[in-house]
Amino acid sequence: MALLELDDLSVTYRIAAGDVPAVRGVSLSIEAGEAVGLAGESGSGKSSIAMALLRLLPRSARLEGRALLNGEDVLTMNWGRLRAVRWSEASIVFQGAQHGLNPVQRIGDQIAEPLLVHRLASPAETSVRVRELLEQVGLPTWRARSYPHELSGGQRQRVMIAMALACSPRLIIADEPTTALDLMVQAQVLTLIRQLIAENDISLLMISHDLSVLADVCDRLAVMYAGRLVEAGPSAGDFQHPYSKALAAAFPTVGDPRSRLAPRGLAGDPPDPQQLPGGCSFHPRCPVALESCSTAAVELRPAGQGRTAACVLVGAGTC
Ligand SMILES: Nc1ncnc2c1ncn2[C@@H]1O[C@H](COP(=O)(O)OP(=O)(O)OP(=O)(O)O)[C@@H](O)[C@H]1O
Repeated sequence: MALLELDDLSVTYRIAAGDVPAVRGVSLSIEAGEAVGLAGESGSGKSSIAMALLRLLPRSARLEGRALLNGEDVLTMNWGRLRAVRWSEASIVFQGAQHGLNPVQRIGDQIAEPLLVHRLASPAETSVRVRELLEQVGLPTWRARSYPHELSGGQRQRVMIAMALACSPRLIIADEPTTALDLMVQAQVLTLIRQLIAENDISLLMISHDLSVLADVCDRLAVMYAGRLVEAGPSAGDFQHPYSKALAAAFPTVGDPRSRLAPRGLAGDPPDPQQLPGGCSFHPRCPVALESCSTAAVELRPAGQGRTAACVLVGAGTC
């Protein structure tokens, strides 16, 4: 049994202007100890999936499908069980740690909070665990007495990671964990995440618009477009869907000579979820679209080397 199994998950926001179908029938699984990356442009529905997994979405969001964590459906479990699952079975690291930390509470107290709330340690044991966690994320233990404003952005993100690790969860969801950081610090934080999930046998769902960042950390990658999964497969190997290829070209790997030949960026904008084009949602921007793509969308289909892609051209040798 997979540690996490999304089965036909949909998220629809109800707003005054009507329904916003943010996530449309996504199925994806993560095995124990596996790191999976979820990529896609802004607005493709990545964060809605992350938030749905811990039921952190606003009341305007309607959830459909199943999100099985260790066989239990997070979407239907009662609030008592959900509170127990948050932090201790699955925890989340958000982008921009300055917003996730309380500015008037010392770092040590913030890391201690989930341990105390979940009654996982006595106050004495908690302070030992806080020091241990600070060391694990590469911060000196005296930082426990610091306030968030006394830390750099990278150090604050390390604190968020320490909090996520505190209750020894089996799954960490990291939503754009390095986006707000400069390149040097980003590389350090990515190295830390890689090392911590390997050492602690934690599964990871990492979300980013940058495929090269995800490929650096994850075993498998999934690509979203307009709320749908358009491709999934091993990090190693070549993408098959025209959207994944364009997204990969938009974020070239440093030092890869092929990246100089690739077109930079994607033409056009992602569609408004309330006005999705007919057929394949990507067809208006697709450089290889056929006439039929504007009327018929295809489901994910085998694309070789353990990957699946939702494109009519996959397997036809022209994609
Ligand atoms: N609370 C909300 N109410 C209405 N629509 C929302 C709400 N939250 C998100 N959306 C819409 O749902 C769609 C998906 O948003 P989501 O934030 O999940 O995408 P994303 O891929 O994570 O984007 P980003 O990388 O910019 O965070 C977008 O069209 C967004 O405008």
